[in-house]
Amino acid sequence: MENYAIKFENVSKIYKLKKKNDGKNKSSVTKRFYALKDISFEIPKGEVVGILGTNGSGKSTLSLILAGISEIDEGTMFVNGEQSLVAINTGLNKQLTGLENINVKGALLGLSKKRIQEIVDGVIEFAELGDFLYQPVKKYSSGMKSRLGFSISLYLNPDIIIVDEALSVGDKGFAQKCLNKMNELKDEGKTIIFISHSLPQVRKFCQTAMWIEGGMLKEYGDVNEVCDHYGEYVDYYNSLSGKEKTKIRERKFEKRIVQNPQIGFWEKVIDRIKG
Ligand SMILES: Nc1ncnc2c1ncn2[C@@H]1O[C@H](COP(=O)(O)OP(=O)(O)OP(=O)(O)O)[C@@H](O)[C@H]1O
Repeated sequence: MENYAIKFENVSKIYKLKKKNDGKNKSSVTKRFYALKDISFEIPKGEVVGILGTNGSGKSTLSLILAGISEIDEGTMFVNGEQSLVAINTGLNKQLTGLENINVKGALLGLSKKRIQEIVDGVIEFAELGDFLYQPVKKYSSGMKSRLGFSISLYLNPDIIIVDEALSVGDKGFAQKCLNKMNELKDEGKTIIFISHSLPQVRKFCQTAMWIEGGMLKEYGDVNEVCDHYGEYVDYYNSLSGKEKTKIRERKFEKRIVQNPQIGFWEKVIDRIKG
């Protein structure tokens, strides 16, 4: 039996940058850049991994790929188990009510009516949304969306749980309740990928940590070692002037630009029509 939960082999994700359309350009796309570049790692089953990285480094892109929501452009991802994303906004349909969102998600996963009802009961108990469960999600505050998204994902009982900044919104009491629930899942041996800007939370909750910087994997290993190195980098970065920070950001971005991208015929046509 394979012992990994998730394995990446040379995975890259490319985004396009659009240019302002001044009417002269044939294409609306200026550049393609690597949101993630040549990432390889293997997360063992049952490991709790913290994902660290400064703004724009590629953490959310990674979480969307891990959850199967975003596709990769190069390389291969292997997933060993059912994965689910716990995030603030991702995966909720804003036009539908909270209850309808649960039913849709359950139906998409092919769950039985009985199983969906169990999830509804669990979410009602956990999310404490009261009558808001019957209101469209567009009327929710970001904290309420987080409660709903977190509860649905947890009650789906996946093998691999990806928590993307879900604890950063909502009140302290709910964040603590989520942490308690995540600790229970950790004890059950679930694989948890925890994306957070909070070093103390990552140190407390995770066994290992992965540091993504400028779209590349900088370090993956023991949580305290990676947190120490990342903390030192953040302190150094914060000691720089605004000008120096911009220079570093620009240098990092230069390294991410795709050189001579192979653009297909239809892609060019679509760009031209859109442009
Ligand atoms: N849909 C998109 N199209 C084009 N560029 C994108 C898209 N989504 C993200 N990006 C860019 O990809 C890079 C990585 O973004 P990502 O959101 O993954 O970073 P992050 O580490 O989660 O940042 P933060 O800590 O600020 O949330 C950034 O430069 C961002 O501007």
